[in-house]
Amino acid sequence: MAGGLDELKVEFIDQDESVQVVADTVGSSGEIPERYVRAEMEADPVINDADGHSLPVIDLSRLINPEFSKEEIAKLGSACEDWGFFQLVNHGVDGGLLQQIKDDITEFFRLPLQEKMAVAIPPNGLQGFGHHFVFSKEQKLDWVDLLFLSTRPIDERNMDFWPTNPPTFRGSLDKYSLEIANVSAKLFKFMAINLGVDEEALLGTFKGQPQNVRINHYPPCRQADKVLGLSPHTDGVGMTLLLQVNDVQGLQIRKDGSWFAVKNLPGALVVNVGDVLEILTNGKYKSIEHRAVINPDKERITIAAFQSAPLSCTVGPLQELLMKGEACYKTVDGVEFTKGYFAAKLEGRRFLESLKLGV
Ligand SMILES: O=C(O)CCC(=O)C(=O)O
Ligand SMILES: [Fe+2]
Repeated sequence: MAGGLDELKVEFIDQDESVQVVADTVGSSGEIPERYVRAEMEADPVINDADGHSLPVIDLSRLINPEFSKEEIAKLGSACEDWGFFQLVNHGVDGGLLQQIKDDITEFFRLPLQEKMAVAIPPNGLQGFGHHFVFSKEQKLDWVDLLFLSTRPIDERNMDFWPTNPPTFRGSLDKYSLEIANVSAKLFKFMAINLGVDEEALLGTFKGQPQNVRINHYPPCRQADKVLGLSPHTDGVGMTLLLQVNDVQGLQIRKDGSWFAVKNLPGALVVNVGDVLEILTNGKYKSIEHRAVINPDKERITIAAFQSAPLSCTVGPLQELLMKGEACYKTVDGVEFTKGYFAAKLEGRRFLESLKLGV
């Protein structure tokens, strides 16, 4: 059996139903089951990103080019401080590979439920097809089915949960995972330069580049304003790189007290700072709350690749950044951090706030 995540037992319970099946039933009856109805959806104002350029756009080809690097690194730093999110363009991931993984994932979710259940998440497990963060039979549920897999390091993969249908799925995820790990290593390096710490400081923390992917399938819902695809949360990782599999929008991020609807530029990856990076940078970079909303007519599919800290590492503010000030967060080990994150019920920034010192 693979190590890493499989050793972490979580207290999720079985949701007992696929949201796709619920969506199909609602489609004919019009009744949304009470467990999916979210009152908060009506109250929250949403700001739209009209042209996709309000959210900072970072160009990886400029980061790499000595002529523009300095300027682009400064932009990257501001994006991580002011927004905690940015769109990454010219990231260099092969277009053919992107198309292949998109096709494979779409095909997987189109399979009959029984076939998807071949890789179902087992009791107290994390990997596989199913749901996360369900703790009780009473709580509200997210309008999403997911496939969660540990992708790196390679020797910690548990292939029992990797779909064999479509037959190209495993190969494309393997290649995609490597490409994303390489992009994130470059970003960590430029972030280190921006922070004024050793170039290897962040890469050292994310040693071995642990990576998990959460592939989200949000079925359409005619009463989309009553349900929520993914509850407000922060990501308990270093950095997340999100690929939109189809061109349906739905990601919203917390900005100055409102929800800001991200307009994903074609071909761009949406990158966000996770809790671990906020802690390492002693709060300089921000891990921002985000959520996913549902489209009334179209399914939406995304792949979030999480670049995590290894369970064996220590999560705390980087010593080099503390020369001038006090640590604002507790230092905890990777296991304690990850267990705490998964126990915190995906409630906004609650877990991260609990690690803050002096508040
Ligand atoms: O699907 C999205 O837009 C957001 C996904 C996400 O935030 C996550 O999987 O953590
Ligand atoms: Fe997320």
